[in-house]
Amino acid sequence: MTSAVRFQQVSRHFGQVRAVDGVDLEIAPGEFFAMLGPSGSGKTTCLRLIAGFEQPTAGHIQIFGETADGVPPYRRNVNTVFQDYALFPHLNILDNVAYGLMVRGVAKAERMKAAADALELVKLPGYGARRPGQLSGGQRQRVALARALVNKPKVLLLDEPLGALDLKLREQMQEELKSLQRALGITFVFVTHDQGEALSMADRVAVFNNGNIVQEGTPQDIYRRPRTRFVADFVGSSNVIAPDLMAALGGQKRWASLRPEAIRLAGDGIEATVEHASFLGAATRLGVDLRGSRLHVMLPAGAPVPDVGAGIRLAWQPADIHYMDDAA
Ligand SMILES: Nc1ncnc2c1ncn2[C@@H]1O[C@H](COP(=O)(O)OP(=O)(O)OP(=O)(O)O)[C@@H](O)[C@H]1O
Repeated sequence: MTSAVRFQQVSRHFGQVRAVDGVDLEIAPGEFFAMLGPSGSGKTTCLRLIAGFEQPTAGHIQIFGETADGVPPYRRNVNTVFQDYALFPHLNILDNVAYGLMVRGVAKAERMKAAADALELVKLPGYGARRPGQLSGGQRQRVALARALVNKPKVLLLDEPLGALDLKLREQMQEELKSLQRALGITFVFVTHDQGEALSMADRVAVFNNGNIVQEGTPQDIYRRPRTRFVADFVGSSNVIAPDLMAALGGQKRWASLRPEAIRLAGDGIEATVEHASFLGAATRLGVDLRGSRLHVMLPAGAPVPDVGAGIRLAWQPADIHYMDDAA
């Protein structure tokens, strides 16, 4: 099958800065693909390479089987939704949404109809006459989305599109984006540094560090089987256990990860001391000291919560220990 987006050993260096460094990547048609990583890890540069705002210093990019080498952004069938929305303040909403069609010379009646349909799609029918300044942040975000979707792109690029929204609106938009993507069947490539957002929305996640993809897989894979300490630390609230402690606990002398919800309190378990307890609503998270290392334990709602300072005993299934590469 032809990939929607394909990177072959793609690099983008800025002088000494290796923003993207030899990345191989395949994104399937219709996939919701998240690029996740800390600030400066190269995600946005990858997105700009797909959009055509940057050119690779080495390697090749294909979009739906066709080379993107030398192809300008407006001929790529790709649209971008930016974090700051980039709406024109002096144009009303309908004209903002219709802008791309106007530039392409689509007749007025046709582009107004298409813009109205796109506003309907993002649940803003009837807002066409307003200016961007008369909308809330969440509504502006939807307009930015409508403005990209009206061009019927084959690939939609989203650069931290929910970053400016408060938590509740963010969660609501996450669900809406996901259902919209499913309904339209467009390939979405989404950049975020928010682990929860990537894991909850994406079909597949690529974790970036230092201009490279350090792991790629389904959200479940990435969460349950982080390949390296970096991924375990960055992606999850997973416990990272050092080789010496693993050996002392009877395991292999290697770095391992263990999810907080896989640990339970058990009378015959390993001794630890409660140092901290946070009530999270649906669960309680304990910070415990186990032979000098801090681990987190997630207790389900309703389970008895031990006092801070109390001695407890911890147990887990051997299969829940996940060994990782030594590389950080
Ligand atoms: N035009 C440029 N000139 C020089 N360096 C650049 C340029 N664009 C990006 N960089 C550098 O490349 C690296 C990767 O940047 P990039 O924006 O891709 O990271 P990111 O993972 O998207 O980060 P963030 O989450 O902060 O947006 C950074 O070190 C950045 O400073």
